[in-house]
Amino acid sequence: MEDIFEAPNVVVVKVGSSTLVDESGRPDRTFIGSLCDQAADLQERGYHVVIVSSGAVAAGMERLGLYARPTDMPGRQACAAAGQAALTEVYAEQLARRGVPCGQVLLTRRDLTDREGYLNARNTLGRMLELGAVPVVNENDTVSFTEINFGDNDMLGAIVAAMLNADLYVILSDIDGLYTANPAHDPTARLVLRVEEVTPKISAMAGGAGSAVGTGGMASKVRAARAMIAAGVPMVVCRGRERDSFRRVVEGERLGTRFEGPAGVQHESARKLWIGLAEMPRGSVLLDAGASRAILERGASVLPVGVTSAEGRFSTGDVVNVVSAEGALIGRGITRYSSEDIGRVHGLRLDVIARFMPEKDGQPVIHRDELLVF
Ligand SMILES: Nc1ncnc2c1ncn2[C@@H]1O[C@H](COP(=O)(O)OP(=O)(O)O)[C@@H](O)[C@H]1O
Ligand SMILES: N[C@@H](CCC(=O)OP(=O)(O)O)C(=O)O
Repeated sequence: MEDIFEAPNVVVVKVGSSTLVDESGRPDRTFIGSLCDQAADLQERGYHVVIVSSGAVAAGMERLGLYARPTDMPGRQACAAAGQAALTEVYAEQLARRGVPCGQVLLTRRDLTDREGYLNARNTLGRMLELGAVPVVNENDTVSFTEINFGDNDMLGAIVAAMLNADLYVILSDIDGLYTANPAHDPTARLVLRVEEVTPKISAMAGGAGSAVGTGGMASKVRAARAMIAAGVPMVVCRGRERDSFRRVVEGERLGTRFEGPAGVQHESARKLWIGLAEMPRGSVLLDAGASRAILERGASVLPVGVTSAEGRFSTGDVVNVVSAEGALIGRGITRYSSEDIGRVHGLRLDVIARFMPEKDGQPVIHRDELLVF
């Protein structure tokens, strides 16, 4: 059997709620049918396709006769349960039309936080692809809650793409791609064709969701793009309802916005990506301006001297967020100091710390080999 992790042509496609449901809120059979046809066509051409599908909550609202998205967690989870069943029926039926088996994969961040769980999910997805099935992935919303969720499916898709070492990650949205500003508010906004680096200027262009059912907006797609550039997986955001857009992008047509780092740049190791993307942060370390620059510009380790404080309670070895002086999340890594330790050492040089904590002699807060910078 082919080794999927060595195989070229693994593509992950993520579809947003606003594209998946029709005006009445039902899973849109015609659109899902077309997506499944594109996946089957690509499979015939030697590609392996993973679909990351949102839409469970939106479809569940229709099934349960609700007119507005519930604001409480059990309400949303009940919708997700009903809607996920409705969605899977449609995917299974539409893929079966083309003789392609489909498999439902529901994940929470918790499933991927321990290395074993992560590798297990990776092996299962890999085996499904080797067996010719199309995994249809969503967050397991019925058991997921704020503290452990992926935030949105744009990031879940990025984690799956990094995990499978995919060749391309395509996000099908209700818009053509990233514009210089949200076109809903700024009629002069222009489509950005290519992004090599997610700079603060690029992040500032992207705003929140534009529809009642979408959640992350362009901002979450840009965050996912940052992770994909680190992983070395090219990512394209384009309009899902443009005819055969998924297949056309995979086959090399220039649609939407392509996020891809410059050629020849070294990519992050699989371990760093796992730390940064899958692991659940237990808290945050906040940096001063000099440390933020050193990390963003030179890929430096986080030293106690550049840390201003800690947020949350964490122990040595936990994954923590790294927050810049401006309050932006700039990375995630494994801390060698507990939150309590940080209270004692922040702002101090290593030689000073060694005098009263000899066991920390020479230890950065986060070593650069254990830090994923977004
Ligand atoms: N700079 C921008 N470029 C494009 N879209 C933007 C931008 N800023 C905000 N948006 C909004 O993001 C929306 C797409 O995200 P979202 O509503 O979450 O849809 P999806 O269901 O595809 O994830 C667009 O319809 C648009 O209203
Ligand atoms: N897991 C949720 C979707 C979350 C999400 O990211 O939605 P979207 O912004 O429409 O891609 C669901 O299936 O309803």
